[in-house]
Amino acid sequence: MVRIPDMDDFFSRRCVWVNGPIIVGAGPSGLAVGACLKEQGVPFEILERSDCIASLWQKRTYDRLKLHLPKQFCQLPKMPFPAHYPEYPTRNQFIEYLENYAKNFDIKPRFNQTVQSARYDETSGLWRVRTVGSGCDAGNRNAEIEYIGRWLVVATGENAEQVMPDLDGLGEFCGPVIHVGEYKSGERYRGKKVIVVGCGNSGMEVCLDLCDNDAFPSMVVRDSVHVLPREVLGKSTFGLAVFFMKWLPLWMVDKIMLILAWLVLGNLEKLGIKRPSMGPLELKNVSGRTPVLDYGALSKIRSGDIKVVPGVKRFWSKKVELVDGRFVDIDAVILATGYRSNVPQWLQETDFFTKDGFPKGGFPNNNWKGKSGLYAVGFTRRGLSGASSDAVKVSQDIAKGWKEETKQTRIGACHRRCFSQF
Ligand SMILES: Cc1cc2nc3c(=O)[nH]c(=O)nc-3n(C[C@H](O)[C@H](O)[C@H](O)COP(=O)(O)OP(=O)(O)OC[C@H]3O[C@@H](n4cnc5c(N)ncnc54)[C@H](O)[C@@H]3O)c2cc1C
Ligand SMILES: NC(=O)C1=CN([C@@H]2O[C@H](COP(=O)(O)OP(=O)(O)OC[C@H]3O[C@@H](n4cnc5c(N)ncnc54)[C@H](OP(=O)(O)O)[C@@H]3O)[C@@H](O)[C@H]2O)C=CC1
Ligand SMILES: O=C(O)C(=O)Cc1c[nH]c2ccccc12
Repeated sequence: MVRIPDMDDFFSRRCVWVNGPIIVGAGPSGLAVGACLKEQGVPFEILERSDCIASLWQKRTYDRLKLHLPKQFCQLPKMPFPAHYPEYPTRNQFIEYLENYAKNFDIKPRFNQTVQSARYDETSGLWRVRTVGSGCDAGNRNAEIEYIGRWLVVATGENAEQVMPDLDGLGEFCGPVIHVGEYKSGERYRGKKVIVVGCGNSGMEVCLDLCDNDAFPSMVVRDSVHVLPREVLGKSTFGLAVFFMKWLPLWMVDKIMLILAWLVLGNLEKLGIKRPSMGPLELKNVSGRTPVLDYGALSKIRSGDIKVVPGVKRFWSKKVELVDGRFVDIDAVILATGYRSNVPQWLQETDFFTKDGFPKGGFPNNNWKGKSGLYAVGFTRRGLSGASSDAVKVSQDIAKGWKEETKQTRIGACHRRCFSQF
């Protein structure tokens, strides 16, 4: 028998028509669009590769994590955090909030559906989104489904994949190597010398956690980093920045932030931490690099419990060679080297998204809507508040289009019924 690959494909893949938007990702962004669409009466499907909502928060964050911005900057549209939650909710509280959010708006994503490709079919004017079944469900694993619909919402996030840099000699290193996304707590590192590569919010807090578990962390600061106090005189630094931004230009707010940081934290150069020449908020806007909001790591650096080391030259079986020529003995490596978007891996489109998987246009007006029913939520480099703002705009726009189309379909159906009577 001659097998025609295309025909095989045709018969083995199930097709599902979605009467409304297809949303990829059931993190805070996907849930927020879902909730706003529910309120407008627009049906949708959410496709999620994992077996739960908010998989980043449930599966790839460490135990001691808390939101580092006050709760009013992290809540999703249409449902505030419970009043009894603290100013900085814990990871578990945030997950509980998201679970209740999904329940409250009756959002039921299709789990274990990894989107492998999505393309716009010019002829039909429809998006064709292909998934493959993942997870432990033997019946579903590897099963392919094609979802077809008029709108596509990309909500896979800025942190979809872990960045694993290709570090010289790392393969020869004898001890455990993990990305911070797999780190839960410092318990298994008790008494061990650990090198933490990266000094963002993750790297800093993991070093602190290692200290609290009697491990000996060295943190790699290969370049420069902005560290700000999380609070100034009991007020959130981020909250102060948002407040000042209402009246002052960004560069001036940045200057204020740096003066406050200097007053509270002192000069960090002595600790081996250089500041970038661009201000913290401008740098966040331009490059996405988030300033570190200090939560105790700096005092451990001052006390010498966390050692700051320069870039890594190469790894050896039991030690690391630094760019300044020093060798440091180590038992374990934690890569706190950040995350990246995975959109270019699956979305066959280059007009709206860059090759780094971010929308080309800038926040707040040009980052959420592409052509032909394509939308993005959660790529603003402004955390959860940016995702919420996108979700409101995207759902309103889709609802307008959906209502228009269903009205036309109803008129069409009515015409057909009327004519069929003759
Ligand atoms: C450790 C950490 C702490 C943070 N803390 C804060 C904070 O305190 N405040 C703040 O404002 N922001 C914070 N952020 C920023 C963070 O981006 C948001 O909190 C939030 O998770 C973003 O939501 P999202 O839905 O856009 O992305 P995600 O939460 O990453 O959700 C995306 C979902 O898409 C799914 N997905 C990805 N690819 C596919 C695919 N191909 N097919 C199907 N599904 C797919 C993923 O499994 C995931 O469930 C933090 C980020 C990290 C990493
Ligand atoms: N709620 C909270 O408390 C927390 C929030 N977060 C958020 O999660 C997001 C991700 O944070 P995080 O995981 O820290 O990632 P980041 O992208 O913020 O930081 C990555 C770090 O790794 C460094 N790095 C990357 N590659 C290398 C390399 N090859 N050699 C040496 N260093 C390297 C970067 O240095 P360089 O800058 O030089 O490129 C940077 O210091 C951020 O938005 C952050 O704010 C994270 C943890 C806690
Ligand atoms: O924690 C994050 O990743 C965020 O994106 C939150 C955030 C948005 N804008 C900021 C500016 C300073 C510090 C954190 C953030």
